[in-house]
Amino acid sequence: MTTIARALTIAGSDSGGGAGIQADLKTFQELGIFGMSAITAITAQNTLGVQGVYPIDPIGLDKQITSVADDIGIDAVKTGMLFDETRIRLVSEKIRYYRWKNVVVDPVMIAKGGASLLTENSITALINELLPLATVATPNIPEAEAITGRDIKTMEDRKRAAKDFYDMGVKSVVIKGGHHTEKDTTIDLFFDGNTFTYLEFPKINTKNTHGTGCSFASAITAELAKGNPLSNAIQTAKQFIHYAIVHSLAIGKGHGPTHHGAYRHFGENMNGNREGKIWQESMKMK
Ligand SMILES: Nc1ncnc2c1ncn2[C@@H]1O[C@H](COP(=O)(O)OP(=O)(O)O)[C@@H](O)[C@H]1O
Ligand SMILES: Cc1ncc(COP(=O)(O)O)c(N)n1
Repeated sequence: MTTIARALTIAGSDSGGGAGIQADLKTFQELGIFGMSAITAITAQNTLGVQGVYPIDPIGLDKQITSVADDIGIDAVKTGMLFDETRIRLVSEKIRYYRWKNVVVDPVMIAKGGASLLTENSITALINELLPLATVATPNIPEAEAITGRDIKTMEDRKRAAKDFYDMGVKSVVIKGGHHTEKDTTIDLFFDGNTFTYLEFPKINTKNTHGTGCSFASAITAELAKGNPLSNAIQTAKQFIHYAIVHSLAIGKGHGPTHHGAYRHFGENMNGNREGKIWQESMKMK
């Protein structure tokens, strides 16, 4: 008998295959775990943007989660696009009911092309209901700004925002650096309440970054599902997304997707953190 780690993604469907549920399931498969899905909304989407958003009835969302949780079982869960307050509350209730421990919350708000994937009045429910259940939250910089109400320009701002998340009851946070303007590198900042971990990797000059955030969060989820410690899960996810962006796919007329198979195909001979620098600093702030 083969046993396998199982993970559930609760997110939106991206018909273009680069982000959302599709990116999550591809990532789970590549990292060797069994993936399941509960779809919150269907998007008509491609590399040029989002052409339509069609939310799934909350009863249908509830049933999808119950069906897989009651039968198959879940070692880790990831949330992505949740669309609105009703679905945030429903998903939070399910996480509490099943007492899931490995919970990765990617607080998806806006697609790269600017389309809104979360209604504006949902942030309070996200902060009060869902974020306190997260093992780790993975906001990008605009999402971290919306949640903390802080302008994030410098690394010091980012550290303060990370601490704000912790003070809101979020166990740990990775503030992703893809939107920042460091010239040659991107720095993701991980904070667990005690230590800041910086993951500094070369910036890749490409427009094909559709789905980077979803894939990064689902790679963390896959590693947690296998029982790996959070800091290792984050480092593996960083390597995974790095290779996926290096080998990203120039398909479609706009922002192409990342290559989920790249880590397996090309990352095999890598040697530890060869591609990036990872360092730590214990918490002290001005
Ligand atoms: N051009 C890039 N070069 C290297 N890494 C990138 C690049 N763009 C994004 N990343 C990485 O991809 C992951 C997702 O980041 P980000 O783009 O900030 O999130 P989101 O997709 O949620 O907006 C992070 O690990 C980030 O550092
Ligand atoms: C259904 C869905 N969910 C999430 C994203 C965000 O994608 P990204 O990872 O590029 O921020 C998206 N474009 N579509």
